[in-house]
Amino acid sequence: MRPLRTAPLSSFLRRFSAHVHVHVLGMPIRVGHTANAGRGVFAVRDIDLGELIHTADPVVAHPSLASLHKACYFCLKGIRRSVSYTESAVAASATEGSPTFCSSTCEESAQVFYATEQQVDWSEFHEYCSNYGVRFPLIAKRLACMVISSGTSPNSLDILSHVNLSNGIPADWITERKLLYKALRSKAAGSLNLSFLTDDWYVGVLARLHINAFRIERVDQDDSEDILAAAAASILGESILGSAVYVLPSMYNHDCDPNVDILWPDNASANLVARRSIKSGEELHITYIDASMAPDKRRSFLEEHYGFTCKCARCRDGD
Ligand SMILES: C[S@@+](CC[C@H](N)C(=O)[O-])C[C@H]1O[C@@H](n2cnc3c(N)ncnc32)[C@H](O)[C@@H]1O
Repeated sequence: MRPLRTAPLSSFLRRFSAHVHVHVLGMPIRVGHTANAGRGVFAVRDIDLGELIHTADPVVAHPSLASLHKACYFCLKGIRRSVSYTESAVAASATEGSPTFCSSTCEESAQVFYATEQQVDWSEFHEYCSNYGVRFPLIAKRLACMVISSGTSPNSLDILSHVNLSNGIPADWITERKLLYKALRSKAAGSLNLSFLTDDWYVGVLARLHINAFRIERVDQDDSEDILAAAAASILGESILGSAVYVLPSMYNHDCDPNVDILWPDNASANLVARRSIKSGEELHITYIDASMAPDKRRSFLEEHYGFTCKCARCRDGD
């Protein structure tokens, strides 16, 4: 995964902010308007079955609290003894409770948030996330640390669509913002610039994470682990390495019979791969949910979590 950089992303975002019809350089896709689902991604040439359409690095990613010693704290690569860059460093950090990195490159790249993060006592904030089983505040925390370290702009997620808040702002979000502010404010030197960390900022971030954050699961394709054990880990949520949010993958709309898969073969860097051959001009879709669920389950999940009623061919046919 490439180190996080702001310049290319911000120029990309500027191009998006006007009316979208953006050909993404070097990729066989463009972002354009759809008839009834806002922006979407379209093929600009025929795409072959199995073709790697593009890769995408996250704007921000965070391991789950349960994965702090199983995933790289920067790139979310699953850590096994064989891939750790220093056995002793990994073992020491696991016992001391500090995060683990898979390589010195990731450790250096992480300074964009870690230099700030390390100065702060996160115990109360992490306890809240752990008690309530919430993952988005962790991403918001990392984003805040990146903003403080000038590693990204406070507006870096503004381009993404957000949940409809017409029924009001969840009280939890205000509590979380206060906890985040309190943790950062309590830093011994007390010198961090937190002027961006308002309720509005936090609510804007959470409203986007709810629609756009991806859950990243460990893929154990090439080792000899028992397949049943891996399936059990998936059901129990133990295979979840963390969450990440991207710009371009967030432009893909949903279909219960998608033509594109989003995969994480190595770390939080995503691969968008054609599930079948796609004609030039066709819209590309991924699935946001487990598409093997029954139609009524898919419908209620999409309505509750994403705020739309799916009208894809499968849903129309009640399949
Ligand atoms: C991750 S965003 C996808 C990009 C989005 N269309 C945009 O303009 O930014 C998810 C949102 O897109 C819309 N969307 C995605 N798939 C849809 C579908 N099958 N039918 C209707 N709306 C959809 C919903 O508003 C959903 O909350």
